[in-house]
Amino acid sequence: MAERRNNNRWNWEFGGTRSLLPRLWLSNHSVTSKLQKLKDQVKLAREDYLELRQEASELHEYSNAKLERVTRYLGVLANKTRKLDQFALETEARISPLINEKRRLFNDLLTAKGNIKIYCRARPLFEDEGSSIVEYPDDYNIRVNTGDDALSNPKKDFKLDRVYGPHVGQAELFRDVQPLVQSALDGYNVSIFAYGQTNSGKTHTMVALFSSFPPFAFVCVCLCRNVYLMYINLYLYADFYSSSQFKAF
Ligand SMILES: Nc1ncnc2c1ncn2[C@@H]1O[C@H](COP(=O)(O)OP(=O)(O)OP(=O)(O)O)[C@@H](O)[C@H]1O
Repeated sequence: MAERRNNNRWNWEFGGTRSLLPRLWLSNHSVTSKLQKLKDQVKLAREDYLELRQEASELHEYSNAKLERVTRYLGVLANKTRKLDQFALETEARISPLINEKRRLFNDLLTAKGNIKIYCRARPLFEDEGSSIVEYPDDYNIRVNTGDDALSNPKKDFKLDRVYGPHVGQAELFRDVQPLVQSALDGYNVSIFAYGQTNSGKTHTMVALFSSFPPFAFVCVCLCRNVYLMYINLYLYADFYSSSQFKAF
């Protein structure tokens, strides 16, 4: 019995060892292969790292070289800019008297063309104003029908520096005023004022003239003292005298 028991025990141990060995061998094998894989990966990572380090060092060298070139180039540019600034200053000093002379001549030209210019503008009639008694034979004459049948020719012609009919817009009007604006910007005194019966379009012409041209809006600022002072003066004057003036017309 005792021998059988021993045999059983041995068998049991032997059986256990027999099943354990392959398992150990298998796990040992998989650990070895995993280790090998890890070693391969580490090797690859190390190669990548070395490659990247090489690239980084090359990039560093490249960027340093570029930076050096750019710095040198900036130095050259700064030098050129200094020279150009100097040249611009010298040129300005040379042409400044010429510009002043040109301004003076331009102003003289305007003065020679006529120191005082009278432009006439007629606005379109409103519906309740009936038919027009005014005709526009050309750009310089306005013909008014006086309605006086006692006269052999009841139509009277008035010659002005320029006549703008109701069809003429702000842009065309401004084109003619522009040289005066230029002269004002050149530093010469210019006055523009509107005169006419109430509701005849003075504000429309004077205010919209400048405000409807954004590039020239600043002109309004330059001229506003002259324009508005004269405008206000004349506005009062026109209101006061409008009836007698229009009778004379
Ligand atoms: N060229 C024009 N084209 C179209 N509408 C115009 C023109 N001129 C004036 N008007 C119109 O006629 C009306 C009267 O114009 P505005 O107010 O400029 O007259 P005014 O002479 O300044 O009048 P007041 O002396 O009473 O101030 C406004 O409604 C304006 O929009």
